[in-house]
Amino acid sequence: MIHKSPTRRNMSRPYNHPQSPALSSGISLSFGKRKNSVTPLATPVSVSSSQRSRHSSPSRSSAISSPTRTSSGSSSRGKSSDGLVNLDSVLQAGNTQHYRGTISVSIRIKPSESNAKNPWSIGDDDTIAHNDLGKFRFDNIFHPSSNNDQVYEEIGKPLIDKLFQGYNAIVFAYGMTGSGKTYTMSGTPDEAGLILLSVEQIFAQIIEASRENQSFAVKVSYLEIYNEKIYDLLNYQDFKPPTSNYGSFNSKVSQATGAELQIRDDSKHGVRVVGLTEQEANSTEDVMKWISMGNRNRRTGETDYNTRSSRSHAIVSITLTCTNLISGSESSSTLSLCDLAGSERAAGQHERRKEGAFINKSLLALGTVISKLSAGSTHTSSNFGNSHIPYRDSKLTRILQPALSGESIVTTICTIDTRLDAMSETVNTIRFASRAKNVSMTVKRNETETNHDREGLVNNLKRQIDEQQELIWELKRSQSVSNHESIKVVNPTLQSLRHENDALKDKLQHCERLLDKDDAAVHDEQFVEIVEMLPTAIGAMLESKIQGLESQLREHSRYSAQLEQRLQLFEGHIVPCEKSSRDEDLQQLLKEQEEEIIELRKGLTRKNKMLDALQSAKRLREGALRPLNNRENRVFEAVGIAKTLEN
Ligand SMILES: Nc1ncnc2c1ncn2[C@@H]1O[C@H](COP(=O)(O)OP(=O)(O)OP(=O)(O)O)[C@@H](O)[C@H]1O
Repeated sequence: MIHKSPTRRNMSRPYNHPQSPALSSGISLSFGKRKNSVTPLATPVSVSSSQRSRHSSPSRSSAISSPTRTSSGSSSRGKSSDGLVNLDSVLQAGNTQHYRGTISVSIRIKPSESNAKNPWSIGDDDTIAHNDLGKFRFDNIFHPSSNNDQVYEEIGKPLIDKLFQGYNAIVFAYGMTGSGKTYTMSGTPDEAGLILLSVEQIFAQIIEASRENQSFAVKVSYLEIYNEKIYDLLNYQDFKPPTSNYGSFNSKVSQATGAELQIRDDSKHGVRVVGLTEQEANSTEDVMKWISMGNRNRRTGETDYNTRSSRSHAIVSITLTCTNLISGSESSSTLSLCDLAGSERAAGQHERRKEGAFINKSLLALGTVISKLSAGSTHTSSNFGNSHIPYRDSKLTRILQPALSGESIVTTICTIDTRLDAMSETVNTIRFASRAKNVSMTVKRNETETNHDREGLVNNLKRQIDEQQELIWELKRSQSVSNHESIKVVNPTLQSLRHENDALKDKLQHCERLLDKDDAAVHDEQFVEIVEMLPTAIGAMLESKIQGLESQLREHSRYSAQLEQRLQLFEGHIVPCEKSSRDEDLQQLLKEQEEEIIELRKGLTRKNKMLDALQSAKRLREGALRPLNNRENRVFEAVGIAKTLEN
C-alpha cells in the first residue's frame, strides 16, 4: 500500500536548452504550441491569439476528453478537399465502460541551430505542412521551444486521469535517432521527462483519492528489447541498487546480462511477457530509483546523430491497483511508457549496424501493423476488419499487440528533426504518425473485482480443495489396496513364510499344552475299578500316567484336525502364481502331519500296552482276594508292571 508522501513537482525544473535564445528551427511557419511568445523565424507567420493562449497555459486540462476541444476542431474532421490529411483526434469518453477514439498522435520538433531553409512549415490547428507532401493535422504539434512540462500537460496528464478510471494507457515515443525521444520520456537532470512527471501525478492523485476510502498499491516493471531479445531491466545479475536519485539517466552502458524473457499467448491472459519483475513502490522516489537502476542497465551507444543513443526499445510499466475500503472491490490498470530505439540509416560500426538492422526491422514491423490497423479503420468493407495484422513479425509489435488491439488507450509522440540531412527519416516519421492517427480504437475499462466476486472465488477455491482432498484420499486408499494386492500376488514367498510362521506358532502352542498337566478325569470304568483296589500311591501314579496319555491323544487329534482344515483352506485359495511356493508349504505340512501320525501311533501303542498292563492288574485284583502273602507278591508284581509302563 502507498505511504502518503509529498510529491516532487520541483523536480520538473524548466530546461534552458542552449538553442533557446536565438532559436532558429528553419521551419517557415507559425508555431501552434509554445510556451512563450512566437520566436522569430526565417519566414514568420503570426500566431492566432486563441492558439497562443491555449498553448501557453500549462494548467490546461486534457485535450482528449475536453468537450471544448471537440467543438473547436472536430466538426470538419475527414479528408478535406484542400488535401489536408484529416485525422480525428476526438476521443469520446462517456459514462460507459468503453473509450472510443483514435490513437492520439503528437509531433514534437527538436530545436535546431541550422539556419538553412527546409520544406516544413507549421500552421494553426495543429498542422504541419511539407512543400511537396501537403498538410498533416495531429492532436498536438510541439514547437521546438516547448518544454517537457507542456508536453506532459497535453498528453501525459489526461492519461493519468484515465488510469485512475481503470483504463490501461500507453505512450510511445517514435522517431529517428537523436530526434528527442529519450529527452521527452526520461528528461535530463535539469528537466523532468514524461515518466517522472507522470509518476509524480500518480502519487499526487493517490493522496487525493486516499481521502475517499480508497487505498492504492503501485508496482513498477522495466524491460528492453535489444536485438530482438527481451530483457528484464530490473533483474540483472550484477544488480546494484541505485544510490543517487532520479538523475542517473542512461549513465553508462551496462555490460551485464539481464534475465531474458519470453512472450506467451494463452486464452486466459492473452499476450504477455512472462517472468517480468514487478517492484512495489510507495513513493515517486521509489519508482524513480527502480527506473534509474533500469536505465543503468539499458544499452546505449554512439550513432552518427546521437552520442548516447538508445540501442533498445524500453518500456516502463506502472501498475496501479485501487481497493475500495468500504466495498472491498479492487481494480488494476497499467500505464506503459515506451522509449523506442530510433530509426537510422546504416551505421559505420559493425555492432551499431547490427543493432540498427534489428531496430529498423522492428520499427518497420510496427509501421506495417499501424498501416494495416489504419487501413482496417478507414476501409468501408466489413471484410477488411478481418485482415491479418502481422503482430508476430517482431518482439516490439508482439508486446504492443494487446495495447493496439484495444486493451489500452494509445498515445504516441513522434519526434522529428527538421535538419535537411534528416529529411527522409522525418518524412517517414510523419507518414507513420499520420497512419497512426487513422487507427480507431475501442478500449474497454478493466473490470472491477468486487467482494462478491472474491467470496465466490474463495468458495470456489474451497470447493476445489475439498474435491482435491477427496481425490488424494481415494488415491491413497487405492494405493494401499494395490500395495496389499501386490504383496499377496507379487510376493508369494512372503505369504508362504507367514503361513509357515502360523503353523510353527500352532505347533509351539501345541507342545506347550502337552507340557502342561492335564487334569481331565479318567473315564475308563475298568481302570477306575483297578485303581481303587490298589494302594493309594500306586493308584495315583497309574491314574496320572493314563491322564497324560489321554491328553496327548486329544491334542494329537485336535492338531491333526487343524492341519486338515488348513490344507482345505490352502487348496481353496491358492492363486496360480503362488502355487509353486504353496506346494512346498504343503509338502512340509504333509511331512509334519505324517510325523504327527507316527507319534500318535506310538502313543496308541503305548496305550495298548497300558491296557494290557491294566488287564494284568485286573488279574492281580482277582488274586488279591486270595491269602495275604500271595496278595503281597501280586502287589509287587503290579508295581513292577507300572514301572515298566513308566519306562
Ligand atoms: N526538445 C529538445 N530540446 C533540447 N534538446 C533536445 C531536445 N530533443 C533532443 N534534444 C537533445 O538531443 C540529443 C539527442 O536526444 P535524445 O537522446 O533524446 O534522442 P533519441 O531520439 O532518444 O535518440 P536515440 O534514438 O538515438 O536514442 C540529446 O542531447 C538531447 O538533450
